[in-house]
Amino acid sequence: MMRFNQLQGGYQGRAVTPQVTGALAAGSMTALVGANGTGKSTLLKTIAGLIPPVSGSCELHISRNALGWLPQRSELETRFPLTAYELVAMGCWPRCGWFGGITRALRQEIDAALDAVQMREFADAQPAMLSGGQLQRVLFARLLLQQSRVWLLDEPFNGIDTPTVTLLMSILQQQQQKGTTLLVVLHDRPLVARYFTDVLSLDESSTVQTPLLRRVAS
Ligand SMILES: Nc1ncnc2c1ncn2[C@@H]1O[C@H](COP(=O)(O)OP(=O)(O)OP(=O)(O)O)[C@@H](O)[C@H]1O
Repeated sequence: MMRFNQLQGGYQGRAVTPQVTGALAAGSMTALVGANGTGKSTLLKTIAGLIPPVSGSCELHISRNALGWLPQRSELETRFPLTAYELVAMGCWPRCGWFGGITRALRQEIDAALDAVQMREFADAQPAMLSGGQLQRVLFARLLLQQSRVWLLDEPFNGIDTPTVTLLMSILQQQQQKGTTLLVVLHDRPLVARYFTDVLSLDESSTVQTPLLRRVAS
């Protein structure tokens, strides 16, 4: 369960998102939509605890360190001296610590996650050498390793081809079936209509209620 209490995101004390009140049920998958500049990324960063709320609050019921977080691709730094395998392995750190070492069981999990996103053959590639879609698949594999109960994803399918979107959407659906709560910023309305029953739109008004509250009220 994620609960929002008159939550507003913004910068230097100036709100740029509507005020959001309500809750997302555990195991729900919600599309966060709205026109450019309505504050989707800002709201997601506020929920993730990366920027403080301008007003109101948000309860996640998990430690923010344990969040599954995927920023917009433009915000990612890929020029670091790691392989795709090591990038995926970073998803283990909440469980084993930075210096805990990777056990045989974790190696099997990393291989399985790379298989799930069809990237095993690129395990030794540097992230900067991967295409946008390949990098996104590796980042999804890292999310799988994190085993977080809450995933916040900012425009994960921007510039991604249809087969890869289908593959990554199936991972989101499997994750939801395992009870993970997902909030996903999306622009592609046909994709939202096809896969998402819950939609949180920032277009509607200056005060927004989340889908669960709307369903409870109706
Ligand atoms: N670091 C920042 N400092 C001040 N204002 C910002 C900052 N980042 C974004 N903004 C402003 O906040 C508003 C909302 O931006 P945000 O990126 O959250 O919108 P969005 O709905 O995600 O947009 P898009 O669909 O274009 O990605 C915009 O007017 C933007 O200029």
